[in-house]
Amino acid sequence: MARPFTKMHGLGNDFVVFDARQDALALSAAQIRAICNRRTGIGCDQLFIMEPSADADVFMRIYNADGGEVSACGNGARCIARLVAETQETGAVSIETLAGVIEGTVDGPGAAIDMGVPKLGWEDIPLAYGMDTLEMPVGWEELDAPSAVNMGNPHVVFFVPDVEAVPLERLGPQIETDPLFPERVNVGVAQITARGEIRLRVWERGAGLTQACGTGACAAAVAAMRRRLTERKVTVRLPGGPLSIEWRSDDHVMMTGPAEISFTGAIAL
Ligand SMILES: N[C@H](CCC[C@H](N)C(=O)O)C(=O)O
Repeated sequence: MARPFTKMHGLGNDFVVFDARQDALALSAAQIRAICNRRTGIGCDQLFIMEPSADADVFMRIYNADGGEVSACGNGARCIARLVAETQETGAVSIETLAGVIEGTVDGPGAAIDMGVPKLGWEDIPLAYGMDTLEMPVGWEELDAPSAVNMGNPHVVFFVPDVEAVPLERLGPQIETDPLFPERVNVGVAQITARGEIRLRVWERGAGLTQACGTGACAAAVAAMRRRLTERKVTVRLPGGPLSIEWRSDDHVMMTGPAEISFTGAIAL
């Protein structure tokens, strides 16, 4: 029986979304990998299943293209919020994830999401052993002294003079799977181009190089602000386009950006 889906993206970070709020759907890791495969499947960075929630408008189940279930996806949260807002009067949406409930407001083809409070302790990233997470005493070739931030998922952020000069397709997987990161890690390389602007490229855990990474943009902004490199509100320019990130005085991180519907379809499962 063919199952309907919606293909969506946030700045080119793309998703296949199934709505299981009325009829349950469980997928194996092998099925998820097949659907996400860009040659033999629909093709996407992440796959979401919308499920009922007792504590929010929807439960967002999040899978990376490698089939692994994870707890946060910023660009994806904006897309899920848009789908939920279309089935209700108000633009205010709450989304439950494995990392907790996040809230946002949909405005036309975009959304502003409160991504919550960043976690900065080494145990919260998590790291395999204790160290300062602002300038970590570690390095991989020309990438060294990163910051680590958990935005519901683990990120390590390196500050570099030129993001384009970094061989991220080679160093990304090495760092992603280093034993220092017991849950693996999303790897960002960030370049401060102005007091209010960061250029960012991300090697995503379980997905590889993506056009954009919402939680990665939040992590890079928080790391830059901790280092006093930028203001508390910045534009993060990713290969797929810009996100607006604000680390508010109440410690919550607001992320604002687009949420696009590419097409709908149905797939035999
Ligand atoms: N690869 C990430 C999940 C997706 C994050 C990214 N797509 C975003 O927009 O935040 C992880 O394993 O934590």
